[in-house]
Amino acid sequence: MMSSVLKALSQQPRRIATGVYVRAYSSNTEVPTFETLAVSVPKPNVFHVELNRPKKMNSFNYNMWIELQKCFCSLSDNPECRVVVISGQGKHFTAGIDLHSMVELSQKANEFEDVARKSNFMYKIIGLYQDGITSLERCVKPVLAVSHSACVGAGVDLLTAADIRYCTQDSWFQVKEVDIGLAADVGTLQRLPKVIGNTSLARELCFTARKFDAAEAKDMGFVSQVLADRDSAITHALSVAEDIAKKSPVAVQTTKKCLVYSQSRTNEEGLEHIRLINQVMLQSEDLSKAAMAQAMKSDPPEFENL
Ligand SMILES: CCC/C=C/C=C/C(=O)SCCNC(=O)CCNC(=O)[C@H](O)C(C)(C)COP(=O)(O)OP(=O)(O)OC[C@H]1O[C@@H](n2cnc3c(N)ncnc32)[C@H](O)[C@@H]1OP(=O)(O)O
Repeated sequence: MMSSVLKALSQQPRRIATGVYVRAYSSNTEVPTFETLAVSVPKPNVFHVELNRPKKMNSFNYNMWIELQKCFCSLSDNPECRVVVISGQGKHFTAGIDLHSMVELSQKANEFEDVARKSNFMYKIIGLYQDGITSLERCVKPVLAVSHSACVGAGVDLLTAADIRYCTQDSWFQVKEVDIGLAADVGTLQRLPKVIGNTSLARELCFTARKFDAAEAKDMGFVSQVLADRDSAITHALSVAEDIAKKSPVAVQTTKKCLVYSQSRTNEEGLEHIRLINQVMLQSEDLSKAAMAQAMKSDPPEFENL
């Protein structure tokens, strides 16, 4: 009796206190902890990262930009993690950059009198913020994003860096940056045209900052699927994540690396890249295990973590 209770408890997704690593799901799964992000392990090898500033509409303050980078870097390195789902707690997915922290930032920059020092400060900050978003793309594990209700400004940057996007029926999106007097600088301008494969529409959305809803997002290919509400969207994303997590991590991670590498390079460069990786990876036990199971029509094999 006691052992089944302990087993059930060990399989509960765990909420995490700030600043320490705790164990979750199984005895050897470690989960990083943050102030602005809640990380849990709801299914084997599937990590769930939630934007966790619901009272501030999950707006991105300085800490959130930094923690995003730390979180995805750590999940990328964590062999227990094979797939990541990211969503937001509370009323909206995110209201974009925290406008109060943006004012504080420009006040800090103004402490420098000289234009070169001021610019150098801003250059470093923009780099840190870019790293927060790009960490989703640099993470070698697939990242599935779930957006609900509002996704504004930096939220769109974040979604474009994810591998797969889902949203709820009540979702709307806005490349809001021009409306607050700036050119988007953390990824939307680079990634959105490629994500939707339509430069005319991408430019329209970026120049006008007009809102687009779930139906339009689906129509333009920004999201793969529209789900009824946040819970069903997260359930769906976790189920897709669970399927991916059962596959060979060698195959899945190499596929992500190759897709990301190839998105801004010629086919020739992309083909050489995968050729160099696969001259090694085709020798992995994963290939023989998976190919044998396919050939024998037997159950899919289990793979070692990578
Ligand atoms: C180097 C820079 C790199 C990055 C650049 C990124 C740029 C961007 O992200 S541009 C976009 C900036 N965001 C916005 O302009 C959004 C502003 N907010 C809204 O439009 C609405 O609040 C929203 C549609 C998100 C939600 O509307 P709702 O009616 O549901 O709630 P509100 O009553 O408006 O807001 C509730 C409280 O949240 C505060 N709040 C909302 N957004 C932000 C924000 N971005 N930053 C800080 N605080 C925010 C809002 O003031 C309310 O607070 P309170 O009055 O204290 O209850």
